[in-house]
Amino acid sequence: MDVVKIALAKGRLADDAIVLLQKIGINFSDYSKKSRKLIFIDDSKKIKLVFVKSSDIPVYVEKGAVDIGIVGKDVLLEKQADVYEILNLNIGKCKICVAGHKDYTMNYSKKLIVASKYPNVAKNYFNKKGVFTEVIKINGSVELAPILGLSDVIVDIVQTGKTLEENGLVVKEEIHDISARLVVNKVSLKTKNGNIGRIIDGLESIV
Ligand SMILES: Nc1ncnc2c1ncn2[C@@H]1O[C@H](COP(=O)(O)OP(=O)(O)OP(=O)(O)O)[C@@H](O)[C@H]1O
Ligand SMILES: O=P(O)(O)OC[C@H]1O[C@H](OP(=O)(O)OP(=O)(O)O)[C@H](O)[C@@H]1O
Repeated sequence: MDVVKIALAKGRLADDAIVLLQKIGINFSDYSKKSRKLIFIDDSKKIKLVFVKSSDIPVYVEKGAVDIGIVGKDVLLEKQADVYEILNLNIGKCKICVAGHKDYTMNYSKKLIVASKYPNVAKNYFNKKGVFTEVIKINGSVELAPILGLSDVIVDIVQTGKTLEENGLVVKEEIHDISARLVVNKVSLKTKNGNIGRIIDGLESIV
């Protein structure tokens, strides 16, 4: 039988995703967080776990380099890949929000400068509202942008709200609820249906 390849990112979702896979009998005994290895095979030798940068997962799945991806909805909204989004795994829950300095009042009557790791999400959101924006792509520590005057607001992930609070920012608008999704390559779903179907059914029964 063909080996099924699952892409996952090292980082926040990894531990919870591995626990979900364990719950449906897929165990990676040789996996260790400290390892620099990028591919692990499960104990039954039928499934490979491939560690990919989170923002690269949609393209790996779309192109069929892996069959399945476990990835945040934020990444899917940003990348718009041609994949099947099959399941909400209900892990990695957070929100993607517009945030700004607590004293800043949203002003749609002039150009809004937005900094974000999610430029497409930001553009789509403000375009739909008919707001004229300039979006600046930032790769991390996004909260700094309004503090240092790089932007009026940010579009970023908020979970506990601690990062915003400790930096004097507040949520101005909520854009989308986020959680991890199971995505599947369109061809793989047909050609490896038995194996992939079992993984989907198993996960569906526990999430
Ligand atoms: N603070 C958070 N709390 C909960 N979930 C989060 C939080 N930040 C991000 N996430 C979710 O977890 C996913 C993985 O986040 P993680 O921080 O591990 O990776 P990343 O920031 O996308 O990757 P990288 O560190 O390589 O840029 C995100 O895509 C999002 O769906
Ligand atoms: O609401 P909170 O629970 O405080 O979580 C939100 C923070 O988590 C994420 O950052 P991350 O830790 O991934 O850092 P980076 O984006 O700066 O790399 C996100 O970009 C926020 O900064």
